Amino acid sequence: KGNHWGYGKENGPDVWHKNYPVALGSRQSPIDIPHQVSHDPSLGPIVLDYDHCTSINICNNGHSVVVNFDDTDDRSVIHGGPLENPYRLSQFHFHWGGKGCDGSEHTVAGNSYASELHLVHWNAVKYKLFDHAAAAPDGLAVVGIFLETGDDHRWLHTITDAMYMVKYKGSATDFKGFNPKCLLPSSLHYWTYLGSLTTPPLHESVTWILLKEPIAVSEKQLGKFRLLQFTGEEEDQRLRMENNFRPPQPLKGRRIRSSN
Ligand SMILES: COc1ccc(C[C@@]2(O)NC(=S)NC2=O)c(OC)c1
Ligand SMILES: [Zn+2]
Repeated sequence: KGNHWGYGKENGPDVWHKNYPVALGSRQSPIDIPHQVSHDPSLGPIVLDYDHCTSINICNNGHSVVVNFDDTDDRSVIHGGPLENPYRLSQFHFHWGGKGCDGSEHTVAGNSYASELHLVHWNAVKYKLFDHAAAAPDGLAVVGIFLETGDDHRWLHTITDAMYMVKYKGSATDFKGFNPKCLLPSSLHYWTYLGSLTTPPLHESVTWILLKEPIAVSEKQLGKFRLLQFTGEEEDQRLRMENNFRPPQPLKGRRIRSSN
């Protein structure tokens, strides 16, 4: 159907503004995190209560690989830090580059990482449905975790091993019993700022919480992400899923705060 948005030359981030004018808005994501960020002593620690989280499935939505969670109650939430309410874990997904190329969305002092994990949470205290929250200025809280290449990640293989089951757009498979706590770095020190979704509809609804410490994953594990395809099984075009990241957007005067 028509020129659906993507990451190609014709439908990529540079032209998203044509169908989604908010792409040129005042609180777009991702951004570059500069060297000097103001430290805010009033910022408390971020707390991730995932002990009773319930993963449901892993799917290929044609833009990324997504693990979905049961978010019908407050069994897995984040709270604290800059957040005034608990936010429910809904899904997590990744952004990555091509072979030997970086693919994070946020950059730190101009430097990219190999990949970026987004843990997506929504404000179910104020909003009845995820889609309502996704369009509200205080509706979402996304924890961003940088992935850098190094040793094998001990737990990431459970995700990369499932990828052959969701190679094509529109495919999904059961993925139960996965707790994303195993993907966290040792330090929860973070940067926080107000931003947006990083794909269309680009709603300016995200309180970003970016962890400063990256996690290490191996080139081999990252290579398995690139076995995924943007395209469906029935499509004759076989487009490898890679470089599914939006580049940094103008800060437009926003304040970025740093936890301790
Ligand atoms: C309608 O609600 C949406 C739509 C897309 C995404 C995914 C994404 O655009 N947002 C981030 S963050 N990374 C992405 O790729 C979303 O996630 C919060 C919520
Ligand atoms: Zn994302």
